[in-house]
Amino acid sequence: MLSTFSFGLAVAVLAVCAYAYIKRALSKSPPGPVGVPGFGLLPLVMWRTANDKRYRLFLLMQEIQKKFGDLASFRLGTQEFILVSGYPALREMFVTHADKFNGRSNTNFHRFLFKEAGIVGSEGALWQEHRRFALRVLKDFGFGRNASEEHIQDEAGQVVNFLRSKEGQLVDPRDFISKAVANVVTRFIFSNFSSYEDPEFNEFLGKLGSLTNQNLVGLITAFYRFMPVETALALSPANKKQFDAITWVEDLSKRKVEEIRSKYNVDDEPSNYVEEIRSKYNVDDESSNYVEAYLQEQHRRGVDLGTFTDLQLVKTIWELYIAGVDTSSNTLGWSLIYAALNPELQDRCHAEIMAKIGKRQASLKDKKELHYCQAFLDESQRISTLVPMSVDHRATEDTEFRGYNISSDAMISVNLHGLHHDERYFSKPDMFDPDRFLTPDGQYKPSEYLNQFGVGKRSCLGEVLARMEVFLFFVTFMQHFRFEADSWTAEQREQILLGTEGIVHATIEHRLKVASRDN
Ligand code: HEM
Repeated sequence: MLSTFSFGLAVAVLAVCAYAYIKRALSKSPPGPVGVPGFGLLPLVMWRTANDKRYRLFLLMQEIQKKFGDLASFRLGTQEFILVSGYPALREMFVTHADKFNGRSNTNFHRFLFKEAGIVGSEGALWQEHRRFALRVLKDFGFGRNASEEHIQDEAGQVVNFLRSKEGQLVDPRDFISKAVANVVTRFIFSNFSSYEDPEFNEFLGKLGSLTNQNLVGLITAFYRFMPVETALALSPANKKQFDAITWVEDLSKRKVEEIRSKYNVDDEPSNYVEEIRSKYNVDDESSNYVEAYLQEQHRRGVDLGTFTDLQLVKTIWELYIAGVDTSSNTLGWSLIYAALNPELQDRCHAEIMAKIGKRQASLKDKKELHYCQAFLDESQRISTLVPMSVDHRATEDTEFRGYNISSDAMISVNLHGLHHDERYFSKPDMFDPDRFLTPDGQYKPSEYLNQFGVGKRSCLGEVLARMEVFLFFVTFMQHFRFEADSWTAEQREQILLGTEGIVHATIEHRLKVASRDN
Protein backbone atom coordinates (compact mmCIF):
# COMPACT_ATOMS: atom_id res chain seq x y z
CA MET A 1 0.00 0.00 0.00
CA LEU A 2 2.76 2.41 1.09
CA SER A 3 4.95 1.50 -1.85
CA THR A 4 2.06 2.14 -4.31
CA PHE A 5 1.56 5.54 -2.66
CA SER A 6 5.29 6.34 -2.82
CA PHE A 7 5.41 5.28 -6.44
CA GLY A 8 2.37 7.46 -7.26
CA LEU A 9 3.93 10.40 -5.45
CA ALA A 10 7.23 9.99 -7.28
CA VAL A 11 5.42 9.86 -10.65
CA ALA A 12 3.41 12.97 -9.74
CA VAL A 13 6.56 14.88 -8.71
CA LEU A 14 8.33 13.81 -11.90
CA ALA A 15 5.33 14.84 -14.01
CA VAL A 16 5.18 18.28 -12.37
CA CYS A 17 8.94 18.75 -12.86
CA ALA A 18 8.73 17.62 -16.50
CA TYR A 19 5.82 20.03 -17.03
CA ALA A 20 7.82 22.91 -15.49
CA TYR A 21 10.84 22.01 -17.59
CA ILE A 22 8.89 21.83 -20.86
CA LYS A 23 6.94 25.01 -20.04
CA ARG A 24 10.19 26.85 -19.44
CA ALA A 25 11.78 25.47 -22.62
CA LEU A 26 8.78 26.70 -24.66
CA SER A 27 8.55 30.10 -22.97
CA LYS A 28 11.60 31.58 -24.71
CA SER A 29 12.75 32.91 -21.32
CA PRO A 30 16.48 33.31 -20.85
CA PRO A 31 18.16 30.08 -19.69
CA GLY A 32 18.50 29.32 -16.00
CA PRO A 33 18.00 26.82 -13.19
CA VAL A 34 14.49 25.29 -13.24
CA GLY A 35 13.75 25.04 -9.51
CA VAL A 36 10.77 23.42 -7.79
CA PRO A 37 7.35 24.24 -9.32
CA GLY A 38 5.59 26.84 -7.18
CA PHE A 39 8.76 27.52 -5.16
CA GLY A 40 11.50 28.00 -7.73
CA LEU A 41 14.90 28.31 -6.07
CA LEU A 42 13.43 29.21 -2.67
CA PRO A 43 14.00 25.78 -1.06
CA LEU A 44 17.63 25.81 -2.23
CA VAL A 45 18.19 29.35 -1.03
CA MET A 46 16.57 28.68 2.35
CA TRP A 47 18.47 25.44 2.83
CA ARG A 48 21.76 27.12 2.03
CA THR A 49 20.96 30.13 4.20
CA ALA A 50 20.24 27.82 7.15
CA ASN A 51 23.29 25.60 6.64
CA ASP A 52 26.06 27.82 5.38
CA LYS A 53 27.01 30.97 7.28
CA ARG A 54 28.99 32.15 4.23
CA TYR A 55 26.04 31.98 1.89
CA ARG A 56 24.68 35.20 0.36
CA LEU A 57 22.04 35.66 -2.35
CA PHE A 58 24.40 37.74 -4.48
CA LEU A 59 26.85 34.83 -4.49
CA LEU A 60 24.11 32.63 -5.93
CA MET A 61 23.64 35.25 -8.68
CA GLN A 62 27.32 34.97 -9.50
CA GLU A 63 26.97 31.16 -9.72
CA ILE A 64 23.96 31.49 -12.02
CA GLN A 65 25.82 33.92 -14.28
CA LYS A 66 28.82 31.59 -14.50
CA LYS A 67 26.60 28.67 -15.47
CA PHE A 68 23.99 30.31 -17.70
CA GLY A 69 25.66 33.45 -19.05
CA ASP A 70 24.98 37.19 -19.00
CA LEU A 71 21.23 36.85 -19.42
CA ALA A 72 19.59 34.25 -17.20
CA SER A 73 16.23 33.67 -15.53
CA PHE A 74 14.96 31.83 -12.47
CA ARG A 75 12.09 31.89 -10.02
CA LEU A 76 11.90 32.60 -6.30
CA GLY A 77 8.45 31.54 -5.14
CA THR A 78 6.23 32.26 -8.13
CA GLN A 79 8.12 35.46 -8.99
CA GLU A 80 10.18 35.34 -12.18
CA PHE A 81 13.60 37.01 -12.08
CA ILE A 82 15.78 38.03 -14.99
CA LEU A 83 19.44 38.27 -14.08
CA VAL A 84 21.46 40.61 -16.24
CA SER A 85 25.24 40.55 -15.90
CA GLY A 86 28.37 41.67 -17.73
CA TYR A 87 29.12 45.16 -18.98
CA PRO A 88 27.84 44.89 -22.61
CA ALA A 89 24.47 43.43 -21.56
CA LEU A 90 24.04 46.03 -18.80
CA ARG A 91 24.71 48.88 -21.20
CA GLU A 92 22.49 47.41 -23.88
CA MET A 93 19.59 47.03 -21.48
CA PHE A 94 19.87 50.22 -19.40
CA VAL A 95 21.49 52.66 -21.84
CA THR A 96 20.56 51.59 -25.40
CA HIS A 97 17.07 50.38 -24.42
CA ALA A 98 16.73 52.48 -21.26
CA ASP A 99 13.14 53.50 -21.94
CA LYS A 100 11.97 49.89 -22.07
CA PHE A 101 13.71 48.77 -18.88
CA ASN A 102 13.24 51.68 -16.48
CA GLY A 103 10.25 50.28 -14.61
CA ARG A 104 10.26 49.11 -10.98
CA SER A 105 8.79 45.97 -9.44
CA ASN A 106 4.98 45.72 -9.63
CA THR A 107 4.27 43.12 -6.94
CA ASN A 108 1.47 43.69 -4.42
CA PHE A 109 3.97 44.20 -1.68
CA HIS A 110 5.99 46.72 -3.64
CA ARG A 111 2.88 48.76 -4.52
CA PHE A 112 1.82 48.72 -0.90
CA LEU A 113 5.24 49.83 0.29
CA PHE A 114 5.77 52.65 -2.18
CA LYS A 115 2.09 53.61 -2.80
CA GLU A 116 3.15 54.39 -6.38
CA ALA A 117 4.71 57.62 -5.18
CA GLY A 118 8.24 58.83 -4.40
CA ILE A 119 11.20 58.34 -6.74
CA VAL A 120 12.89 55.01 -6.02
CA GLY A 121 9.70 52.97 -6.42
CA SER A 122 7.80 55.04 -9.00
CA GLU A 123 7.69 54.86 -12.79
CA GLY A 124 6.75 56.82 -15.90
CA ALA A 125 5.88 60.52 -15.94
CA LEU A 126 5.69 60.80 -12.13
CA TRP A 127 9.16 59.30 -11.72
CA GLN A 128 10.62 61.53 -14.45
CA GLU A 129 9.11 64.73 -13.05
CA HIS A 130 10.25 64.11 -9.48
CA ARG A 131 13.68 62.75 -10.36
CA ARG A 132 14.26 65.90 -12.40
CA PHE A 133 12.95 68.09 -9.56
CA ALA A 134 15.16 66.43 -6.93
CA LEU A 135 18.23 66.69 -9.18
CA ARG A 136 17.53 70.38 -9.75
CA VAL A 137 17.16 71.03 -6.02
CA LEU A 138 20.37 69.13 -5.29
CA LYS A 139 22.16 71.22 -7.92
CA ASP A 140 20.62 74.50 -6.70
CA PHE A 141 21.82 73.82 -3.18
CA GLY A 142 25.32 73.48 -4.44
CA PHE A 143 25.78 69.72 -4.32
CA GLY A 144 29.05 69.11 -6.02
CA ARG A 145 29.97 72.68 -5.15
CA ASN A 146 31.16 74.62 -2.13
CA ALA A 147 27.88 74.91 -0.21
CA SER A 148 27.48 71.25 0.56
CA GLU A 149 31.21 70.70 0.83
CA GLU A 150 31.16 72.91 3.90
CA HIS A 151 28.37 70.83 5.51
CA ILE A 152 30.34 67.66 5.02
CA GLN A 153 33.54 69.25 6.32
CA ASP A 154 31.60 70.36 9.44
CA GLU A 155 30.35 66.84 10.05
CA ALA A 156 33.80 65.37 9.41
CA GLY A 157 35.19 67.81 12.00
CA GLN A 158 32.62 66.58 14.53
CA VAL A 159 33.63 62.99 13.92
CA VAL A 160 37.30 63.87 14.37
CA ASN A 161 36.48 65.40 17.78
CA PHE A 162 34.45 62.35 18.74
CA LEU A 163 37.25 59.97 17.69
CA ARG A 164 39.87 61.98 19.57
CA SER A 165 37.91 61.25 22.73
CA LYS A 166 38.15 57.52 21.88
CA GLU A 167 41.92 57.47 21.32
CA GLY A 168 43.31 53.97 21.94
CA GLN A 169 39.83 52.48 22.40
CA LEU A 170 37.84 50.01 20.37
CA VAL A 171 34.90 51.60 18.52
CA ASP A 172 32.22 50.33 16.17
CA PRO A 173 32.58 52.73 13.20
CA ARG A 174 28.92 52.23 12.30
CA ASP A 175 27.97 54.33 15.34
CA PHE A 176 29.68 57.53 14.30
CA ILE A 177 29.63 57.26 10.50
CA SER A 178 25.89 56.80 10.06
CA LYS A 179 25.17 59.76 12.35
CA ALA A 180 27.46 62.07 10.38
CA VAL A 181 26.06 60.91 7.03
CA ALA A 182 22.44 61.14 8.24
CA ASN A 183 23.12 64.72 9.31
CA VAL A 184 24.30 65.62 5.80
CA VAL A 185 21.04 64.27 4.32
CA THR A 186 18.99 65.96 7.06
CA ARG A 187 20.57 69.32 6.26
CA PHE A 188 19.57 68.85 2.63
CA ILE A 189 15.98 67.85 3.38
CA PHE A 190 15.12 69.98 6.42
CA SER A 191 18.18 72.25 6.85
CA ASN A 192 18.60 71.34 10.48
CA PHE A 193 20.62 68.57 12.03
CA SER A 194 20.68 66.48 15.16
CA SER A 195 23.03 66.02 18.04
CA TYR A 196 24.70 62.60 18.00
CA GLU A 197 23.31 61.98 21.48
CA ASP A 198 19.65 62.78 20.59
CA PRO A 199 17.63 59.59 21.42
CA GLU A 200 15.06 60.28 18.67
CA PHE A 201 17.87 60.61 16.12
CA ASN A 202 19.35 57.30 17.27
CA GLU A 203 15.99 55.55 17.11
CA PHE A 204 15.52 56.99 13.63
CA LEU A 205 18.84 55.55 12.44
CA GLY A 206 17.90 52.15 13.88
CA LYS A 207 14.67 52.20 11.85
CA LEU A 208 16.51 53.10 8.65
CA GLY A 209 18.94 50.21 9.17
CA SER A 210 16.07 47.76 9.57
CA LEU A 211 14.75 48.82 6.14
CA THR A 212 17.86 48.12 4.10
CA ASN A 213 19.22 45.11 6.02
CA GLN A 214 16.26 43.06 4.92
CA ASN A 215 16.89 39.34 5.31
CA LEU A 216 15.65 36.67 2.95
CA VAL A 217 12.80 35.50 5.14
CA GLY A 218 11.44 39.02 4.98
CA LEU A 219 11.68 39.10 1.23
CA ILE A 220 9.78 35.86 0.72
CA THR A 221 6.47 37.68 0.94
CA ALA A 222 7.45 39.63 -2.17
CA PHE A 223 7.98 36.37 -4.10
CA TYR A 224 4.27 35.49 -4.11
CA ARG A 225 2.67 38.31 -6.04
CA PHE A 226 -0.88 37.04 -5.48
CA MET A 227 -0.49 37.08 -1.69
CA PRO A 228 -2.55 39.85 -0.03
CA VAL A 229 -0.29 42.28 1.79
CA GLU A 230 -2.09 41.75 5.10
CA THR A 231 -1.26 38.02 4.90
CA ALA A 232 2.33 38.85 3.96
CA LEU A 233 2.68 41.08 7.00
CA ALA A 234 1.10 38.50 9.29
CA LEU A 235 3.40 35.76 7.93
CA SER A 236 6.60 37.70 8.05
CA PRO A 237 7.72 39.50 11.21
CA ALA A 238 10.60 40.97 9.17
CA ASN A 239 8.24 42.59 6.67
CA LYS A 240 6.02 43.79 9.52
CA LYS A 241 9.05 45.39 11.16
CA GLN A 242 9.94 46.99 7.85
CA PHE A 243 6.46 48.39 7.42
CA ASP A 244 6.34 49.70 11.01
CA ALA A 245 9.71 51.40 10.47
CA ILE A 246 8.42 53.15 7.36
CA THR A 247 5.31 54.33 9.18
CA TRP A 248 7.47 55.67 12.01
CA VAL A 249 9.80 57.52 9.61
CA GLU A 250 6.84 58.90 7.65
CA ASP A 251 5.12 60.19 10.79
CA LEU A 252 8.31 61.96 11.82
CA SER A 253 8.67 63.43 8.31
CA LYS A 254 5.06 64.65 8.32
CA ARG A 255 5.64 66.43 11.64
CA LYS A 256 8.81 68.08 10.34
CA VAL A 257 7.12 69.14 7.09
CA GLU A 258 4.28 70.74 9.06
CA GLU A 259 6.78 72.53 11.30
CA ILE A 260 8.47 74.02 8.24
CA ARG A 261 5.14 74.81 6.57
CA SER A 262 3.97 76.73 9.63
CA LYS A 263 7.12 78.87 9.73
CA TYR A 264 8.02 79.23 6.08
CA ASN A 265 6.18 81.83 4.05
CA VAL A 266 6.86 81.23 0.39
CA ASP A 267 6.41 84.96 -0.33
CA ASP A 268 8.93 85.97 2.33
CA GLU A 269 12.48 86.89 1.81
CA PRO A 270 14.62 83.77 1.97
CA SER A 271 15.77 82.66 5.39
CA ASN A 272 19.10 83.70 6.88
CA TYR A 273 20.61 80.41 6.05
CA VAL A 274 19.86 80.92 2.37
CA GLU A 275 21.16 84.47 2.38
CA GLU A 276 24.33 83.21 3.91
CA ILE A 277 24.73 80.47 1.33
CA ARG A 278 23.83 82.88 -1.46
CA SER A 279 26.25 85.59 -0.48
CA LYS A 280 28.99 83.07 0.04
CA TYR A 281 28.51 80.83 -2.91
CA ASN A 282 26.23 82.56 -5.37
CA VAL A 283 23.48 79.98 -5.23
CA ASP A 284 20.47 81.48 -7.03
CA ASP A 285 17.66 79.92 -5.11
CA GLU A 286 15.06 81.10 -2.67
CA SER A 287 14.57 78.00 -0.59
CA SER A 288 16.99 76.51 1.87
CA ASN A 289 16.08 72.86 1.88
CA TYR A 290 14.23 70.20 -0.10
CA VAL A 291 10.99 70.71 1.81
CA GLU A 292 10.98 74.49 1.26
CA ALA A 293 11.76 74.00 -2.45
CA TYR A 294 8.83 71.59 -2.63
CA LEU A 295 6.46 73.97 -0.80
CA GLN A 296 7.48 76.71 -3.25
CA GLU A 297 6.66 74.42 -6.15
CA GLN A 298 3.24 73.66 -4.59
CA HIS A 299 2.67 77.40 -4.17
CA ARG A 300 3.65 78.09 -7.79
CA ARG A 301 1.18 75.48 -8.97
CA GLY A 302 -1.74 76.91 -6.99
CA VAL A 303 -4.86 74.72 -6.73
CA ASP A 304 -3.77 72.09 -9.23
CA LEU A 305 -0.87 70.43 -7.46
CA GLY A 306 -0.55 67.75 -10.12
CA THR A 307 1.89 65.16 -8.80
CA PHE A 308 3.25 67.56 -6.14
CA THR A 309 1.08 66.18 -3.36
CA ASP A 310 1.98 65.90 0.32
CA LEU A 311 2.00 62.11 0.01
CA GLN A 312 4.63 62.38 -2.74
CA LEU A 313 6.74 64.67 -0.53
CA VAL A 314 6.65 62.36 2.49
CA LYS A 315 7.44 59.28 0.36
CA THR A 316 10.36 61.08 -1.26
CA ILE A 317 11.73 62.09 2.13
CA TRP A 318 11.96 58.55 3.49
CA GLU A 319 13.33 57.31 0.19
CA LEU A 320 16.10 59.92 0.25
CA TYR A 321 16.96 58.80 3.76
CA ILE A 322 16.91 55.11 2.90
CA ALA A 323 18.81 55.61 -0.33
CA GLY A 324 21.23 58.16 1.08
CA VAL A 325 22.21 57.14 4.62
CA ASP A 326 22.91 53.40 4.80
CA THR A 327 24.60 53.50 1.39
CA SER A 328 27.17 56.24 1.98
CA SER A 329 27.81 55.21 5.58
CA ASN A 330 28.41 51.55 4.73
CA THR A 331 30.64 52.56 1.81
CA LEU A 332 32.75 54.44 4.34
CA GLY A 333 32.47 51.54 6.79
CA TRP A 334 33.90 49.12 4.22
CA SER A 335 36.73 51.51 3.38
CA LEU A 336 37.77 51.56 7.06
CA ILE A 337 37.59 47.77 7.29
CA TYR A 338 39.85 47.38 4.23
CA ALA A 339 42.17 50.07 5.60
CA ALA A 340 42.44 48.25 8.93
CA LEU A 341 43.10 44.91 7.21
CA ASN A 342 45.78 46.42 4.95
CA PRO A 343 47.91 48.60 7.28
CA GLU A 344 50.62 49.27 4.66
CA LEU A 345 48.04 50.48 2.15
CA GLN A 346 46.41 52.60 4.88
CA ASP A 347 49.84 54.13 5.57
CA ARG A 348 50.18 54.92 1.85
CA CYS A 349 46.90 56.88 1.98
CA HIS A 350 48.11 58.78 5.05
CA ALA A 351 51.53 59.49 3.51
CA GLU A 352 49.93 60.82 0.32
CA ILE A 353 47.63 63.09 2.33
CA MET A 354 50.54 64.41 4.40
CA ALA A 355 52.63 65.03 1.27
CA LYS A 356 49.88 66.79 -0.67
CA ILE A 357 47.72 68.64 1.85
CA GLY A 358 49.31 68.14 5.27
CA LYS A 359 47.04 68.89 8.23
CA ARG A 360 44.79 71.47 6.59
CA GLN A 361 41.15 70.62 6.04
CA ALA A 362 40.59 68.37 3.03
CA SER A 363 38.54 69.80 0.18
CA LEU A 364 37.16 68.47 -3.08
CA LYS A 365 39.85 70.34 -4.99
CA ASP A 366 42.38 67.95 -3.43
CA LYS A 367 40.94 65.07 -5.42
CA LYS A 368 43.23 65.69 -8.35
CA GLU A 369 46.28 65.38 -6.08
CA LEU A 370 45.18 62.36 -4.05
CA HIS A 371 45.56 59.61 -6.62
CA TYR A 372 46.20 56.75 -4.24
CA CYS A 373 43.31 57.66 -1.92
CA GLN A 374 40.93 57.68 -4.89
CA ALA A 375 42.24 54.33 -6.12
CA PHE A 376 41.86 52.92 -2.60
CA LEU A 377 38.24 54.10 -2.40
CA ASP A 378 37.38 52.68 -5.82
CA GLU A 379 38.89 49.34 -4.92
CA SER A 380 37.03 49.22 -1.63
CA GLN A 381 33.75 50.03 -3.42
CA ARG A 382 34.45 47.42 -6.09
CA ILE A 383 35.25 44.59 -3.73
CA SER A 384 32.43 45.27 -1.27
CA THR A 385 29.80 46.25 -3.90
CA LEU A 386 27.34 48.06 -1.73
CA VAL A 387 24.12 47.36 -3.64
CA PRO A 388 25.10 43.94 -5.02
CA MET A 389 21.94 43.36 -7.07
CA SER A 390 21.15 47.07 -7.49
CA VAL A 391 17.47 48.01 -7.13
CA ASP A 392 15.20 45.74 -9.21
CA HIS A 393 14.15 47.05 -12.60
CA ARG A 394 11.21 45.92 -14.75
CA ALA A 395 10.36 46.03 -18.44
CA THR A 396 7.46 48.48 -18.79
CA GLU A 397 5.82 46.13 -21.32
CA ASP A 398 6.39 42.53 -22.46
CA THR A 399 9.39 42.74 -24.75
CA GLU A 400 12.25 40.89 -26.39
CA PHE A 401 15.91 41.24 -25.48
CA ARG A 402 18.77 39.40 -27.15
CA GLY A 403 16.22 37.00 -28.67
CA TYR A 404 14.54 36.11 -25.34
CA ASN A 405 11.12 37.07 -23.99
CA ILE A 406 11.13 39.40 -21.01
CA SER A 407 7.80 39.57 -19.23
CA SER A 408 6.74 42.92 -17.77
CA ASP A 409 5.94 41.04 -14.52
CA ALA A 410 9.51 39.78 -14.14
CA MET A 411 11.89 41.51 -11.72
CA ILE A 412 15.18 42.38 -13.38
CA SER A 413 18.13 41.91 -11.03
CA VAL A 414 21.25 43.82 -11.97
CA ASN A 415 24.29 41.74 -11.12
CA LEU A 416 26.60 44.53 -9.90
CA HIS A 417 28.46 42.18 -7.55
CA GLY A 418 29.10 39.84 -10.51
CA LEU A 419 30.29 42.75 -12.65
CA HIS A 420 32.80 43.85 -10.02
CA HIS A 421 34.07 40.28 -9.50
CA ASP A 422 34.27 39.34 -13.15
CA GLU A 423 37.71 38.23 -14.35
CA ARG A 424 36.92 39.74 -17.75
CA TYR A 425 37.14 43.21 -16.18
CA PHE A 426 39.17 42.84 -12.98
CA SER A 427 41.97 40.29 -12.75
CA LYS A 428 42.16 38.33 -9.47
CA PRO A 429 38.86 39.94 -8.41
CA ASP A 430 38.93 38.58 -4.86
CA MET A 431 42.20 40.34 -4.13
CA PHE A 432 42.16 43.84 -2.58
CA ASP A 433 44.47 45.80 -4.86
CA PRO A 434 44.01 49.59 -5.26
CA ASP A 435 46.86 49.60 -7.81
CA ARG A 436 44.42 48.31 -10.42
CA PHE A 437 43.00 51.87 -10.47
CA LEU A 438 46.42 53.49 -11.06
CA THR A 439 48.55 53.96 -14.15
CA PRO A 440 52.14 52.65 -13.92
CA ASP A 441 53.27 56.16 -12.96
CA GLY A 442 50.76 56.34 -10.09
CA GLN A 443 48.01 58.49 -11.66
CA TYR A 444 44.42 57.67 -10.72
CA LYS A 445 42.71 55.78 -13.57
CA PRO A 446 38.96 55.19 -13.14
CA SER A 447 37.47 52.04 -14.69
CA GLU A 448 34.28 52.05 -16.78
CA TYR A 449 33.53 48.63 -15.29
CA LEU A 450 33.12 50.01 -11.78
CA ASN A 451 29.43 50.92 -11.55
CA GLN A 452 28.58 51.08 -7.87
CA PHE A 453 25.84 53.64 -8.61
CA GLY A 454 24.12 51.54 -11.28
CA VAL A 455 24.00 51.99 -15.04
CA GLY A 456 21.91 54.28 -17.25
CA LYS A 457 19.10 56.79 -16.77
CA ARG A 458 17.88 55.27 -13.53
CA SER A 459 21.27 55.21 -11.88
CA CYS A 460 21.76 56.74 -8.43
CA LEU A 461 20.30 60.20 -8.04
CA GLY A 462 22.62 61.03 -5.15
CA GLU A 463 25.87 60.01 -6.85
CA VAL A 464 27.46 63.48 -6.72
CA LEU A 465 26.62 63.92 -3.05
CA ALA A 466 27.72 60.37 -2.19
CA ARG A 467 31.08 60.80 -3.95
CA MET A 468 31.69 64.05 -2.07
CA GLU A 469 30.85 62.49 1.28
CA VAL A 470 32.91 59.37 0.77
CA PHE A 471 35.99 61.29 -0.38
CA LEU A 472 35.91 64.05 2.27
CA PHE A 473 35.14 61.78 5.21
CA PHE A 474 37.67 59.13 4.19
CA VAL A 475 40.52 61.60 3.61
CA THR A 476 39.75 63.34 6.93
CA PHE A 477 39.77 60.00 8.79
CA MET A 478 43.04 58.88 7.16
CA GLN A 479 44.60 62.28 7.86
CA HIS A 480 44.08 62.12 11.62
CA PHE A 481 43.80 58.45 12.62
CA ARG A 482 45.04 54.94 12.11
CA PHE A 483 42.39 52.20 12.32
CA GLU A 484 43.52 48.79 13.57
CA ALA A 485 41.91 45.37 13.54
CA ASP A 486 44.52 43.57 15.63
CA SER A 487 42.09 41.76 17.88
CA TRP A 488 40.10 39.97 15.15
CA THR A 489 40.22 36.18 14.96
CA ALA A 490 40.35 34.50 11.53
CA GLU A 491 36.68 33.52 11.89
CA GLN A 492 35.62 37.04 12.84
CA ARG A 493 37.54 38.44 9.92
CA GLU A 494 35.79 36.06 7.53
CA GLN A 495 32.33 36.94 8.85
CA ILE A 496 33.08 40.68 8.83
CA LEU A 497 34.25 40.53 5.22
CA LEU A 498 31.07 38.71 4.21
CA GLY A 499 28.83 41.49 5.52
CA THR A 500 25.04 41.25 5.57
CA GLU A 501 22.37 39.91 3.26
CA GLY A 502 19.94 42.57 2.00
CA ILE A 503 19.50 45.29 -0.60
CA VAL A 504 22.45 47.09 0.95
CA HIS A 505 25.54 44.97 1.56
CA ALA A 506 26.15 46.43 5.00
CA THR A 507 28.97 45.86 7.45
CA ILE A 508 28.16 43.73 10.50
CA GLU A 509 28.98 44.65 14.10
CA HIS A 510 32.75 45.00 14.49
CA ARG A 511 35.30 47.00 16.47
CA LEU A 512 38.35 48.91 15.28
CA LYS A 513 41.02 50.41 17.48
CA VAL A 514 41.50 54.12 16.87
CA ALA A 515 45.03 55.54 17.12
CA SER A 516 45.66 59.24 16.63
CA ARG A 517 48.21 60.32 14.03
CA ASP A 518 48.27 63.89 15.34
CA ASN A 519 50.66 63.42 18.29
C1 HEM B 1 27.93 55.40 -1.94
C2 HEM B 1 26.65 55.64 -1.78
C3 HEM B 1 25.57 55.20 -2.73
C4 HEM B 1 25.50 54.09 -3.55
C5 HEM B 1 26.55 52.99 -3.72
C6 HEM B 1 24.23 54.15 -4.25
C7 HEM B 1 23.82 53.22 -5.18
C8 HEM B 1 22.60 53.27 -5.83
C9 HEM B 1 22.14 52.28 -6.77
C10 HEM B 1 22.91 51.04 -7.21
C11 HEM B 1 20.90 52.65 -7.17
C12 HEM B 1 19.97 51.88 -8.12
C13 HEM B 1 20.20 52.29 -9.55
C14 HEM B 1 19.26 51.59 -10.49
O1 HEM B 1 18.08 51.39 -10.18
O2 HEM B 1 19.70 51.21 -11.58
C15 HEM B 1 20.57 53.88 -6.49
C16 HEM B 1 19.39 54.58 -6.67
C17 HEM B 1 19.07 55.73 -5.99
N1 HEM B 1 19.87 56.42 -5.10
FE1 HEM B 1 21.75 55.92 -4.55
N2 HEM B 1 23.55 55.26 -3.82
C18 HEM B 1 24.33 55.95 -2.91
C19 HEM B 1 24.02 57.12 -2.26
C20 HEM B 1 22.87 57.86 -2.46
C21 HEM B 1 22.58 59.16 -1.84
C22 HEM B 1 23.52 59.92 -0.92
C23 HEM B 1 21.31 59.51 -2.25
C24 HEM B 1 20.50 60.76 -1.93
C25 HEM B 1 20.56 61.47 -0.85
C26 HEM B 1 20.83 58.47 -3.13
C27 HEM B 1 19.60 58.48 -3.75
C28 HEM B 1 19.16 57.52 -4.65
C29 HEM B 1 17.84 57.54 -5.26
C30 HEM B 1 16.73 58.55 -5.00
C31 HEM B 1 17.79 56.42 -6.11
C32 HEM B 1 16.64 55.99 -7.01
C33 HEM B 1 16.84 56.60 -8.38
C34 HEM B 1 15.70 56.31 -9.33
O3 HEM B 1 14.96 55.35 -9.12
O4 HEM B 1 15.56 57.07 -10.30
N3 HEM B 1 21.78 57.49 -3.23
N4 HEM B 1 21.63 54.25 -5.69
